[in-house]
Order: sequence, then C-alpha cells, then structure tokens
Amino acid sequence: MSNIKGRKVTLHEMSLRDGMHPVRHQMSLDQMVAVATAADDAGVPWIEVSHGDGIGGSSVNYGFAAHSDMDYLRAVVPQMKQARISALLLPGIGTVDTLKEAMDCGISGVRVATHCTEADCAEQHITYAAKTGLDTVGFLMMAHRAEPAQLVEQALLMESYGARTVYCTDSAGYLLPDGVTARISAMREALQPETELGFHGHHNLGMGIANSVAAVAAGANRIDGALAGLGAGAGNAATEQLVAVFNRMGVETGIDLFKVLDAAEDLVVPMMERPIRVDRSSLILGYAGVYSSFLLFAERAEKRYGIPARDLLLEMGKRGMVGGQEDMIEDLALTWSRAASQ
Ligand SMILES: C[C@H](O)CC(=O)C(=O)O
Ligand SMILES: [Mn+2]
Repeated sequence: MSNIKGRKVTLHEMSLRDGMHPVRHQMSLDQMVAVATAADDAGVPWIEVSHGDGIGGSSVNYGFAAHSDMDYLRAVVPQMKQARISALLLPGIGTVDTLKEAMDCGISGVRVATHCTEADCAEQHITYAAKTGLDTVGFLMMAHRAEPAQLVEQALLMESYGARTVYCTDSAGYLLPDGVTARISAMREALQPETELGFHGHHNLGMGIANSVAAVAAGANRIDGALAGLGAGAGNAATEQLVAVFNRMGVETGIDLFKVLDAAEDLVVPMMERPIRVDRSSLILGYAGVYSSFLLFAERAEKRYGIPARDLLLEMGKRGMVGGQEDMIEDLALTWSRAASQ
C-alpha cells in the first residue's frame, strides 16, 4: 500500500442516516441532536441527517420514521458550531421539491444516490443542487456490481451534471481492498483533478477500515464512517476506528479521537437495538453482495414465514436485486413457504 502520511481526509458521519436502518428509523429528536452535537464538538466536519433511505424515504416500502426528515434537520442544523449537515437523496424516493425543503432547513450539502449503473437518474437533482451552490455529491451505490471501467462512465456522468465529489459506495460490504483500489484508481485517472472522490464502506466482511484506507491510498479524500459503526448490515466503518487508524498513519482528519470514542460508547451504543456486528446474517450480505439495508427485511421474513434469512439473502444476491426491491424478500419468502406447504 502506498504511503498516505500527510494526506488530509474529510470524514462524513453516517450514524444519523445509515444508522437509521438498524434502529428502524426510530431515532428521537433528542438522540439526533445529542449525537450530532457530540460529533460537532469532536471536530467531525460533515454529518448526514436523513431517513436511512434518504429524504422522502419514510414510507410503507422503507419504513416510517419517528419524525419527518425536516423535523430532524430543523432540530440538528441550528445546534451545529462547525459541522455541516448533508442530506441523502435517492431520485424517485426524494424529488427536487424534497431537496428544496431540506435546503430551507439549512443543509449545506446533498448526496444524490443511484444504483451504480443508473447515474442518469440523478441528472435533474445534481444539476439543480450544483446550481444552488450546495456541496453536491454523486453517490454510486452497490459499486461492486460495476467493473471499474463502467463505474468510471457513471462517475463521469455525475461529474458532467455538476457533482464536485463522486463516491464509490460499497453498499453490500462486498468489496475487498483490491476491488476498492481498482475502482478508485480508475475514477482518479478519468475524472477532473479537482473532483473529489469518496468511499463509503460497510463492514459485512470485516473490511470497512481496510477498504477505507485502500480508498485513500488510491486517491479518495472523503471517507464515510459511523460512530460505533451504526449503519445497515454489520454497520459502516466505525468513525472512531477510522480516526485512530488515520492518526497512526499520519493522515489528518481534524477529529479528536477521545471525543468520538466517548460519543460512540456513551451515546450511540446505547441506541442499538441489537449489536451491530458481523453475524451470520450480516456476513452473508457481504458474501453474497446484497444491499445492507435488506438485513432487517430478511430477518422479519424469517420470523413470519420460517424461511432462513440466510437463504433469502443468498437468493437476493443471485437474482441481482438492488435497493428499492425490498418487497421481493417478502415475496420470495411467501412463495417458498407456500411451496413447502404443498
Ligand atoms: C440508501 C442506502 O442506505 C444508501 C447507502 O448508505 C448505501 O448504499 O450503502
Ligand atoms: Mn450505506
């Protein structure tokens, strides 16, 4: 691995967005504010606040949140001393109008997320966001499903719409460091030098930190982490672990390690409804290349229909399901349980 000493990395905190998945989007406003305030105080530069599936995600398909996105944003934004708040937006789930509402609540950035082969769905949203001066990020999800050359084509599209940062998003926690290196290096070579590159890792195969380090070595300078790893599946790369590792490597994050450690232990771990760890279901997400937020859907279907979550997730991987197809888990479980009872 190349020497990354002296590099600067911008960490983006995910516990208040990706971390909404494992708590079924049920965070209270007080919990959000407490975690955001602690992260802000620790020097975390960016914090994402949204339903787990982005603004507008609160629905039957994805799960209703305890509060609206705008209530969360209105509670958090005014409390920030230095951190900037972003929202996630998946075109189709959120619209340009939803984005305008979030802007009225004071967001400084938006990350427009599409499946890794569907960047064209983001044109309208990225173009609008970039014009308004928001920090505009393109977020290519399930990046393992696109070979480096194809991911580059999609990243170029997002860049051409106005994205100033493009992410390689390992939604399934499937990638190994070589795969991250190949994708980020190819993007670095093809995109404008001023376009920043980001990496968002899930820890389903235990590779979240190693993959983030590989991303930085290959040219990424924006890295996502979540306090205590609170995120979908086995969670995101843990912010406090990233800070500790980057400190050891001489990479600057501007974040106080002890403060993020305290925030993780004292505020985030107590919010967990289950330990966020590599377990028999979350490991299968990474192994089979399945969207991390499918985890709770598969476990619910196991309880309801008696079909092991592992079998459902393996089949989702085989069928190449993508985000938005959560209902197929229930459909499959029902079909298999009916077949078994005939
Ligand atoms: C909507 C997803 O949760 C976005 C994300 O964090 C990912 O794809 O990973
Ligand atoms: Mn994620």
